[in-house]
Formats: sequence, structure tokens, C-alpha cells
Amino acid sequence: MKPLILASQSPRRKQLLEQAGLSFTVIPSDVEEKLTKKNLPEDLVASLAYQKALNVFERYPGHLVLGSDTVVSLDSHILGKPTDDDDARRMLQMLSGGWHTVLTGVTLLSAEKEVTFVEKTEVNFFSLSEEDISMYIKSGEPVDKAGAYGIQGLGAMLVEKINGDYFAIVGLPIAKVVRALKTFNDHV
Ligand SMILES: Cc1cn([C@H]2C[C@H](O)[C@@H](COP(=O)(O)OP(=O)(O)OP(=O)(O)O)O2)c(=O)[nH]c1=O
Repeated sequence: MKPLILASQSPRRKQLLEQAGLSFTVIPSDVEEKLTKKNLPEDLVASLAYQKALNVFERYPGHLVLGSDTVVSLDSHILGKPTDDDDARRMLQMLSGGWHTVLTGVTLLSAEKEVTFVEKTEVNFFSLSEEDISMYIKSGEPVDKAGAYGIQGLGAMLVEKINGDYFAIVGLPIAKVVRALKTFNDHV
């Protein structure tokens, strides 16, 4: 297989690829993420994952590049990373006491082949008091995370149930990524 590049600044994605025992280099993309309202969340994460992969592939055309993007979707709202504490509060209030969907788009891109797919996981939050939300925001954890929480950290305390792939919530559906990578084996 061609040398693999993870086009992501996310420490969680790096950790998941390491957990899978893969050798790779991290080169974050410099794609500016725009959450356009008109996109369906599926289309948005697929498009951003592709843009991130392409951005790095153009600099390293001899490599196999992995790009990814995660958003939270609730009714017709798409939640990315909060812009500040007030935005994090608004998001956590919206997510309190109900189900939402976490969508993670993945693109694998080499000179010979491209695969893009979207993984959806349903997450049910406990009802959160204002105090729960304030304490969680104070922890600083919401800052760089879609939907203003991280299930792998303190955010685990907010979650009553999930339906789907836990690792896709953290940022990468790792088992499906490894299976998709195997389809690139012919293209050495
Ligand atoms: C919902 C949720 C999201 N997240 C994270 C995963 C992603 O890193 C982040 C969403 O932002 P992304 O824009 O998908 O990724 P990123 O900016 O961290 O990294 P890059 O664009 O370089 O790949 O939210 C968690 O870590 N835990 C969670 O429970």
C-alpha cells in the first residue's frame, strides 16, 4: 500500500489510527470549514472530508490520504464546533434530554482510487441542568468538539445511550476505515 497520510489535526483521529496498528504520517489540511445551511449534514461531512483529503493529496500525490469531518445534527440544525462558551451553552441546551445524530464523513484518496462514506451514530443525552452545563463548559472540553461535547472525556457523563459506532462519535469509524483501506491494497 502507498504511504498513508492522516490529513487531520485531531489528536483523537491520530489515536484511533494508532489503535488500529497502522503506520502513517499526520499532515493537517488547511481547508477552511464552512457550515453552509443549505447542505444536508450527510453531504456536508462527505464534502468536507473530501476537501480535506484533496487539499493534502495535492501536495503529496504519491500518497494515500485520509480526510475526515464530524458534525452533530439535530432536527434541521447542524452543529459544528462552538465559537465560544455561549455557543457551547446553546448547543448543550439543544442536545439536553433527547436524541441527536453524529455524522462522520471519511474520504480515502490516492491517484488511482477514491472512497468516501458517511457513518451516522445516534446519541441520547440525559436532561442537563443549567449547573451541569456550566460545570461542563468550565472544564474546557467543549471548545474543539462538534456539538460542544466529547464522549471520550467528561462528556461521557452526559450520555445515556448510543446506537451505532462509538468510535465514529470520537471522530473516525475505525473498523470501517481499516476495511476501506484494504480495498486500496491492489494499488501499490
Ligand atoms: C461529538 C464529538 C466530537 N468530537 C470531535 C471530533 C473532531 O475532532 C471534532 C469535530 O471537528 P472536525 O472539523 O471534524 O475535525 P478537527 O477540526 O478536530 O480536525 P481536522 O479537521 O483537522 O480533521 O469533534 C469528539 O472528539 N468527541 C465527540 O464526542
